[in-house]
Amino acid sequence: MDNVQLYALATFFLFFVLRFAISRYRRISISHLPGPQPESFLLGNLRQLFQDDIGEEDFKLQEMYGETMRIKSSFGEDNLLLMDPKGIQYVLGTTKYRFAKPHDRLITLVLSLGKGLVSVEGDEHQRQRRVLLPAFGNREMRDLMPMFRENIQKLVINWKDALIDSRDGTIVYDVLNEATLATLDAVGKAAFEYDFGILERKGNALATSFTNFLVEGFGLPTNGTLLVQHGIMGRIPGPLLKLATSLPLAGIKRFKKHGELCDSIARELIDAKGRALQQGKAGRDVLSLIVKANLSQNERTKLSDEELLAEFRTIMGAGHETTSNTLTWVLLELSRHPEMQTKLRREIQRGQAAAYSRGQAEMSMQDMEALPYLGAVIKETLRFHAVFSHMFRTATEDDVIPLSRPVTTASGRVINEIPVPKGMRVIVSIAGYNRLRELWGQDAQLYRPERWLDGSICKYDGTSVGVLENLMSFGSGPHACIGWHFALVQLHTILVELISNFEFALTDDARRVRRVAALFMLPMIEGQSGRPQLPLKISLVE
Ligand code: HEM
Repeated sequence: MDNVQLYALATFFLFFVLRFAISRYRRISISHLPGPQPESFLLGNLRQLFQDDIGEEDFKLQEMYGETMRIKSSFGEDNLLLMDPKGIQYVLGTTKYRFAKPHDRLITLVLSLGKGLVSVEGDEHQRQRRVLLPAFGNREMRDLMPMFRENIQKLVINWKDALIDSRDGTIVYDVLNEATLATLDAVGKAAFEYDFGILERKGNALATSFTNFLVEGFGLPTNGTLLVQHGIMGRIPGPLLKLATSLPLAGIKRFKKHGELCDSIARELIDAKGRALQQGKAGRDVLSLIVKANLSQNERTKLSDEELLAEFRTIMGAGHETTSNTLTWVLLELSRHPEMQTKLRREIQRGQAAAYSRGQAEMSMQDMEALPYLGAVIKETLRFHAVFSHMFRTATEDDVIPLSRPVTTASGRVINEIPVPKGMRVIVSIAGYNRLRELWGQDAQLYRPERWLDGSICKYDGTSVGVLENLMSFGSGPHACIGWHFALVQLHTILVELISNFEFALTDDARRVRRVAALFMLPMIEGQSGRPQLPLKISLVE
């Protein structure tokens, strides 16, 4: 390289550095907001937020700074941390796609799940959602209940067999693993009429590929992954980052191999559904409904073949580990609180006895929904252990976020709304919101299902977020969980079968469980590296 080229390159570089510095200097700042001191320049407050027991830092910060604050991410960058109901409603709901998922997250989602519903924004997202939504209605999901029951009864038989063979009438099982296999089987059958055969202990390549998919693909939050995922990737322009997804890295290879396997199975299933529809034999599973809905769309609004394939990966991915994790946290809390477990079991047994006396062989979905304590346990677990602890959005233009509760700035000014610049990252803390005292009661930091029955949940300022009773656990706005009815029907059905048949108790390992973030929250045993797990002691109900 001669001197002229060197000068040209240096000038070019200087121009970009200057342009970056000027835009930073000119842009709206949130540095006047209250917030914690960063731990380091490289990782800011990221380590405390995402590496320690997930949610714990948010609860501490809430006590110190309220519901809206500035935190530092890597390289001294300010991010807005939001737990305020009106602020969350505005960012996730009112403004639709104005606060979009960050481009680096979208690229990672496309890589791992394809260009399906979770990985797209704006008109593309609206079009996909319009086709998928009818398949996820409350009625459609309730129709799936017998399938869920049949599925979980297989797990019950497996556990009973293992208990008969056990020496002392107890077994210790990793309930996270068991729940993940059961929900994978259930989502496969209910959503796609695809039989993984996991509960019959048949080997299945796709089931193996889904095992530890999150941890192997996204990694646990070490300093390195935090820096890459929160600091570096967001700074790489989209086209360059897309190019980087061709690098031969282990995580990327894992995603691609998984994608190819999913696509080959999805292609066969979609063809089979299409043929069945032509013969007037439409199934009731989610994919049949989607393929049918897609046929009735015009060319401009229907899903492409690539999108249909991506929806398979998306629904399988988004649908099984979320529910299995929630189920795992329910079982942990019921083991920590045996009196709650007994109370729930008695309620279920009364419900079953009433159903038998009406001549029913089993409780119907309606019967299960009429069990108040069961509903309270499920909602309290969704509140207390929201599997998505945080959601990330970027302002696509300068904006002003309204707040439920005012904030006092460094200069002592009290403000009711926060101007944010284009490009600002907003971290919505679901963990923090779900523990607001003003909403959930003074004892919001306690796991107490009774709060759903004794009127201790308040209205705050009347702002309504989320799809289920003001809970943020299923998200909010255009990207809110499409499968929340599916999840609730499944959770009711599984819990009725498990709690009426088995007693759950803590093991020494389960007493040391931590909540770890790997895309979403997973249980890990303190002092043990490796895979997430929750070993519980299981025995038969007397
Ligand atoms: C307890 C179980 C579940 C929880 C806690 C949960 C939570 C969530 C949350 C918080 C979001 C929003 C993510 C965001 O805005 O970035 C979401 C989206 C989504 N969920 Fe769920 N989910 C659960 C079960 C399910 C099930 C069973 C399915 C499907 C069978 C499903 C499918 C989806 C899909 C496809 C999206 C993307 C929606 C969109 O972007 O329009 N989820 N879920």
